[in-house]
Amino acid sequence: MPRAAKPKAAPAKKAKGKLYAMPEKIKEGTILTDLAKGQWRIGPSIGIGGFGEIYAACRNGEKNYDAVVKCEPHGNGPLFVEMHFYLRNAKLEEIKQFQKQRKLKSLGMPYILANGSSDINGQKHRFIVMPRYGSDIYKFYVQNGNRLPEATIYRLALQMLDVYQFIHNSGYVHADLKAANILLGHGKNDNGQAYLVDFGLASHFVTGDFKPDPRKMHNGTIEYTSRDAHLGVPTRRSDLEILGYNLIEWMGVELPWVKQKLLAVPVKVQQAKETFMNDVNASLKALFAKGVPAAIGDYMKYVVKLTHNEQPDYDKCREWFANALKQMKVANSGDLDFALKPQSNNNNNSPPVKKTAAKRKKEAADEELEENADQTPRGRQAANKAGARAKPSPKLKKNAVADEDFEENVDNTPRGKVAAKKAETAAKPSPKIKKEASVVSLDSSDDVILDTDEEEDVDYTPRRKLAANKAVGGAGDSSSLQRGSPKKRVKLDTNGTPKAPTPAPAAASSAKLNFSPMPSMRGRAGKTLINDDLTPQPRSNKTYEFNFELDVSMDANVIVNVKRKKKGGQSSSKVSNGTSGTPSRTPNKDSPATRVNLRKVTSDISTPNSASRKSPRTPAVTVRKFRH
Ligand SMILES: Nc1ncnc2c1ncn2[C@@H]1O[C@H](COP(=O)(O)OP(=O)(O)OP(=O)(O)O)[C@@H](O)[C@H]1O
Repeated sequence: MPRAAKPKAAPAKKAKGKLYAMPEKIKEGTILTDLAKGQWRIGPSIGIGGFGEIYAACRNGEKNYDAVVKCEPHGNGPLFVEMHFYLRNAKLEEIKQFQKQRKLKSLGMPYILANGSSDINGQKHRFIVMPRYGSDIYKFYVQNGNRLPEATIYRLALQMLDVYQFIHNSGYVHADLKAANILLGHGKNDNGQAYLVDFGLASHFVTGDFKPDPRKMHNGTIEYTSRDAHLGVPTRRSDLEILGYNLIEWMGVELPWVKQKLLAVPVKVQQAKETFMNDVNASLKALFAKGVPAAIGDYMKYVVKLTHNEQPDYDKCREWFANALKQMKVANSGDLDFALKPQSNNNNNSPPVKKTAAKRKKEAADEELEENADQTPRGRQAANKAGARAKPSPKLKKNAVADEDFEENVDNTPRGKVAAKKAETAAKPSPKIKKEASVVSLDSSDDVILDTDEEEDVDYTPRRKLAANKAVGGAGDSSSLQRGSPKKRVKLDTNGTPKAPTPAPAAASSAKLNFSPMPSMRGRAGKTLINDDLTPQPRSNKTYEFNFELDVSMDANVIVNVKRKKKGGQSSSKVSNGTSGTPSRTPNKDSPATRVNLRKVTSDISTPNSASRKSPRTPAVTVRKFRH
């Protein structure tokens, strides 16, 4: 039987201009129970990210709020990814082991204390509990007029390289380093160590070929997104490049793509970075009028030379920064010092740029308004929203919307063209996949049990993906990996070619599966941007009806196994003209033309019925009927 949407008490509040719902507010004093039955008392809210809210918390019965709870609606991908990253790769013993090996007193690698789910105002939320850290260094950067002391920059570089080495050793990249994601330790005794937080974009780095992936293109925070990340390829060198852009900016210079006000158009930023890195020596000289800091120059030149699947030489990189500290006669120990002082060399002690964060935000919003002028109504709407957000809001660095259809952002550089071509090819499903038409909205809304061993084959890529996988039994149809984000729609035409979504006919209220290779961008300066709007514009009014069965797996990715299912001896593939009110052509008048059977696979492996066979990859799925 087809399964309808799991009824929800109330729809999640969708943040304006964002794909992910913002969490319900949790009242101070609320007790959350984690999966191991530990109880956590919620304290005051201490941070709001692009996707979730962070509260101070403590174990019930204790007084000190020395933990934090990060909470997001269950359907949100980033926290799901982050939780799994921590559970799998950041066990306290492993962190300690790494410290021991590398003889480090401390390591800026966070870990998870607990996790669970809770109904908040009738809405299911996921939460993780982590140690509480202190202030983020973005605060100091802004206080100092957009710069940090040079010695502190080198110390931060050393610490972040340690964290990178730890993460990369686990096979993952962080992909979103920025000042707002670097926190000092909590309390007076831990101000010498910075912690890299926010693993919502963590993913396996590639070890094989360099294959651009339109699904992930431009993910990250646009100022610092690496050239590989602009192409959707997670690499270790990418993390190093992201760090490099941050280091340059912390030195008090404006990155060219920031200066040129390109941030609203990811492809232009990408092109500017290509140009910058093509002759990084000259580019740096142009940026640092008083001389390029040697450590930064050596580091960036090294990053440019790395191949996409090469393991970086972390020691070599650290040596440049350690030597720079020695030259400055600054010890790499004690509290990190964020007070700007006159320095003996000229690298970053020129007068601070008198530009406040608010002013910069205003500029970014103005850029968006300019960029979006005279465009589609959607673009104009985005521009208006961006304008509204231009008002100063120091901590709430909300995403502005700068939707850019992939097609509109064609990279015309030779590398861009090749990449786009490759990406297009990579995104195409096998022609064997059959026509389908129902829209399925997937939601990671059930608890995921945290037995990482059971999930050995799971790839926690940054976003959940919808993948039409090899058909399960019977039909024998197969597809190459298809995707979409769980709340996105992806459509295949009759040949299995991705095509733009079409409006669903009102009569065919059944779920609809749309595939599209065209990502749309959301996000804004300073905020993490996730490329997962896969349905920019309806481009055809055709829909195809058929019966099929879906076996959906949910981890960081959603794997959808599509199987065509014959119904009552009738051909499973029926075509309607897709207009509103089109009657069903399915023989059974009581059922809709299109059926979506989703198997939420249980642990009962003894049941021969495929609908209840165990699949280690199927923790949870919700299908919601899509209606226009
Ligand atoms: N463990 C922690 N201790 C103290 N504060 C924290 C902690 N984790 C996060 N914060 C605060 O909350 C803010 C947002 O956290 P985080 O970046 O993890 O959220 P997010 O929703 O993933 O944000 P983003 O939009 O950057 O992806 C941080 O900048 C920081 O100020």
